[in-house]
Amino acid sequence: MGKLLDGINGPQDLKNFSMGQLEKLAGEIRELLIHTVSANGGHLAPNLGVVELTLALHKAFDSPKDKFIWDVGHQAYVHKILTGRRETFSTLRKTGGISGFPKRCESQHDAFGAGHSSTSISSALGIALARDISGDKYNVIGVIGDGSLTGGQAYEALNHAGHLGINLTVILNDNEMSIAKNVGAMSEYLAKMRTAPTYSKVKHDLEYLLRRIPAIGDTVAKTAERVKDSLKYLLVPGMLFEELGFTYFGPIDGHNIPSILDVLDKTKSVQGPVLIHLLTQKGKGYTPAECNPDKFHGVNPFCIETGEVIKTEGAPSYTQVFGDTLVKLAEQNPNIVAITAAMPEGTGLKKFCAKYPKRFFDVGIAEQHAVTLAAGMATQGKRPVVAIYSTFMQRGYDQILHDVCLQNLPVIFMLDRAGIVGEDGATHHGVFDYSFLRHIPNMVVMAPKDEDELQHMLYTATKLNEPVAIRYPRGNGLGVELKQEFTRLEIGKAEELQPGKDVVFLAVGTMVETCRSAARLLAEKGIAASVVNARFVKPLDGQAIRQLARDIGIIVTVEDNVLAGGFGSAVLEYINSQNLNWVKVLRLGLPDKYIEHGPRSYLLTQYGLDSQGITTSVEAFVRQFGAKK
Ligand SMILES: Cc1ncc(C[n+]2csc(CCOP(=O)(O)OP(=O)(O)O)c2C)c(N)n1
Ligand SMILES: CC(=O)[C@@H](O)[C@H](O)COP(=O)(O)O
Ligand SMILES: [Mg+2]
Repeated sequence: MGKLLDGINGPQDLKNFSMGQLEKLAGEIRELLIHTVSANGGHLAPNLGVVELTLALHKAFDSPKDKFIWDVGHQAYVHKILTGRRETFSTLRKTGGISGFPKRCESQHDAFGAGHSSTSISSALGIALARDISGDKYNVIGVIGDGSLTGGQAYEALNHAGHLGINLTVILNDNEMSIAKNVGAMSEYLAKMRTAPTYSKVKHDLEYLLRRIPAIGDTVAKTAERVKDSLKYLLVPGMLFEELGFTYFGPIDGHNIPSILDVLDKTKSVQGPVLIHLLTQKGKGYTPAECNPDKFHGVNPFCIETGEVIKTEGAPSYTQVFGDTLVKLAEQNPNIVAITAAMPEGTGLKKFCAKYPKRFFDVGIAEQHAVTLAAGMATQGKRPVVAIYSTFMQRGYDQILHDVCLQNLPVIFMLDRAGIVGEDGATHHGVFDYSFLRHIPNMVVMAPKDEDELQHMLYTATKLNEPVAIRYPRGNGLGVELKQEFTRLEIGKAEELQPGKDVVFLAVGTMVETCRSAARLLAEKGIAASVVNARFVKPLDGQAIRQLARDIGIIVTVEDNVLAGGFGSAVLEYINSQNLNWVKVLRLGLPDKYIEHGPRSYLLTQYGLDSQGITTSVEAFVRQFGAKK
């Protein structure tokens, strides 16, 4: 018998499906998800958890007229499969293939793009307001996970929507997980609601009981409407969402299609904002993912039978080296505390958490709070180490500027996943951090050339009495020896790695090693390139730059950051400030555009940041401008 899924080319194709057919389709979708993600990598567990929900949404509503907004967007694979992307689903996260996140340019069914969390209620509200201003008629449905509900922006939006009383549906997909186990008081509140009787049942039982009181029962029942508000607070823990102006439905089994369809149908006639609380299981339907939802949240290619991730041999990752170094430093310094915004594993803090649980804080998906929390701790003599991916640190920009740097507080920012991250794509590349950090007064900005230097940078940071940011890439280090003794680096001092008279590479971070390879290729072409590891984007090594300007006169800056406002710009500013106007500067880095998804090495090549690309650019530059002055 053919698969039902083969006939699904758009949401209209499932409209007449019976419940039995929808359930069969759910099974087929799960197979496709597991098969594709096992080959391409991706966010498996979140998608396995929303199969029934997505089917119900597409059955009950009419996309693209009705708008679905997926928070983070990592759980939108099923939506993609049902909205004309079934056949291209095998290209998920591949170069030129479909994105792992909703993208407006990819499909008219992707009402709003995402990748960062907690934006769905705001964007859904914006769409709903625009609809009402235009006098249009359609439904707007935001789907937010319990993890994403720990982010402050979600509350800003709930606050606004509840106040407006606008027609808007928020579906809370509660699986008790962020990437790791969800944290926080809201998460505890949701847990209480999970075990509480539903509000409507409480109301019904209450009225039934009151009517049974002889003589006065009927009268009291009439007043039940009036007193229900106070009683429901007594009987149902919380009802926070109702207090905020939402009509609450739930909790409902998020894997039961008839129940979801039933509640979606009920909410259609409700005036004002609605919140539907669904209970789902992350990883549902694939035992390895059900047992390890965190491992299968975002997973590399794996073997379907065993659930084992296909390992690529390699040096320890920068993340691991950071985590190990922090544990060692924390042994010597009891003031060191570590903070993560819902990513203890991804940022390498699991060991620290296990060893120093009282000095470890997972604040939820709350980067802004994480930064200001650290600032507060730093005022009291603690040495907070805030480990956040570069892309998510964008959320904490003002907190870094206003709460940390303005008060010159010694907070250490560890920016993992800096530069090109690969398959997650435009929403996740950490290519703006030099630009958004280096202009902030008091800030020291470093990037290690390898994993060993990362240790010494972190050690150095703990010795300073000012804010420091250290940024490093996703993935394995170079496999260099990790020195047992930490070295305190001189602040703002670059490191000359090799001499050369024709041109100098002034490179930073992972680009240093690439420049060493490029220098070898240039040598074959008769060009002698010096390689300098800048180490610091701020403060720059002015003395070294002046010297290089005098001795060589052609400087090539290389960075895996956008050129706009980045490291090369800093060097140019310095050269200009010193009137070194004879120096020829070539800046290599990323262009003024959002970089697509694809393998990291492929993208670096695409943008001329592999050794061959750098060699080609530099050879042409040197041939054009010749030797010094
Ligand atoms: C601003 C921001 N910080 C961190 C992340 C990393 N991140 C992606 S998904 C996720 C957990 C989301 O949990 P939840 O919303 O409950 O969705 P689930 O995966 O459980 O379905 C995190 C922390 C992010 N995408 N955006
Ligand atoms: C959706 C999201 O933001 C995270 O799951 C992210 O994809 C994790 O990236 P890493 O795989 O680099 O930890
Ligand atoms: Mg969750």
